[in-house]
Amino acid sequence: MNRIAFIGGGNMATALIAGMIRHGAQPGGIAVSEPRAEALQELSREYGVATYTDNLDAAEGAAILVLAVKPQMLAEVCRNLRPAVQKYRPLVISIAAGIRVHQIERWLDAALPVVRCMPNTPAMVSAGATALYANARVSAPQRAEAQHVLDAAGLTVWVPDEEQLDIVTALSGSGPAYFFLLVEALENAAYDQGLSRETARALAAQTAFGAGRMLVESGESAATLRQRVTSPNGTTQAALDSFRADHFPAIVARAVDAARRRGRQLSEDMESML
Ligand SMILES: NC(=O)C1=CN([C@@H]2O[C@H](COP(=O)(O)OP(=O)(O)OC[C@H]3O[C@@H](n4cnc5c(N)ncnc54)[C@H](O)[C@@H]3O)[C@@H](O)[C@H]2O)C=CC1
Ligand SMILES: O=C(O)[C@@H]1CCC=N1
Repeated sequence: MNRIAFIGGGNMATALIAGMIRHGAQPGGIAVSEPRAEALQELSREYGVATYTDNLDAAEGAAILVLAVKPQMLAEVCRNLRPAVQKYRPLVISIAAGIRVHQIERWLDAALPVVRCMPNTPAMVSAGATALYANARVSAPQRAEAQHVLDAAGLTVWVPDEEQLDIVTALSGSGPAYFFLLVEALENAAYDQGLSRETARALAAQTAFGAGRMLVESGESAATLRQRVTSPNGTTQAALDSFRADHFPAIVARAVDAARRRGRQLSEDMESML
């Protein structure tokens, strides 16, 4: 694999680097730049990657540049990277939520191959889900290289239309938080009804893990698996009836739409940045 530089060494960059190393990438071929000294020390100690405080130093000679800073930082970060991208013309991979390819190209002031993707935090345990979108300048080998980086984090899918990445962000990008919220609520409900905190937490987490594994490994739909738990007039039926009476599907649909619209807004908020 060609030299790859991560700009920003936070949660997602660390998850992606961990996945790459687990999948046999050479630490010497990975550079990270990040202003937080303790994060750099951790990345160097844990994974043996080359660390920098200056983004241009990390990007020096990189064939792949992964933009892993917050969306609000991206314009400034790209502008500062101009000398390196114009010299080395790397494949740019952005993981920033919302920010469009044309904005990245404008801020880098270069017509480059750009892959935008949306991973998620389960990448930390190689169980991530990532959708990718490539602009027309991305060659077939570069597409394969981008996919290789994200494959190390878990499942990958390509989407044909950049707009779909906002839906992906609302589904799988933010999605882990929705499941964590449900587990928190389940844990609290069981605790309120008399289980110890420890027992409620362990059972709620293992139930989420078991349900997730069944969904991925059984090849059956969520609806089929749900029906198999639900004995007629049994306990599950009582809970599902209560969820439906409280309009659970509509609650979820509204939340997903709010996340999708926020992705669009993040991009529009940054549109004035030259
Ligand atoms: N956390 C998540 O679940 C997901 C996040 N994303 C996207 O990934 C990107 C990063 O998110 P996280 O890793 O969660 O955030 P984070 O805050 O953990 O990481 C961002 C890192 O960038 C560093 N940074 C700040 N200014 C910088 C600069 N000028 N140059 C270089 N590094 C700088 C920060 O110190 C921080 O460590 C965001 O754009 C987000 O939209 C995408 C998918 C999922
Ligand atoms: O909340 C966010 O904006 C990022 C993008 C997807 C997950 N976390």
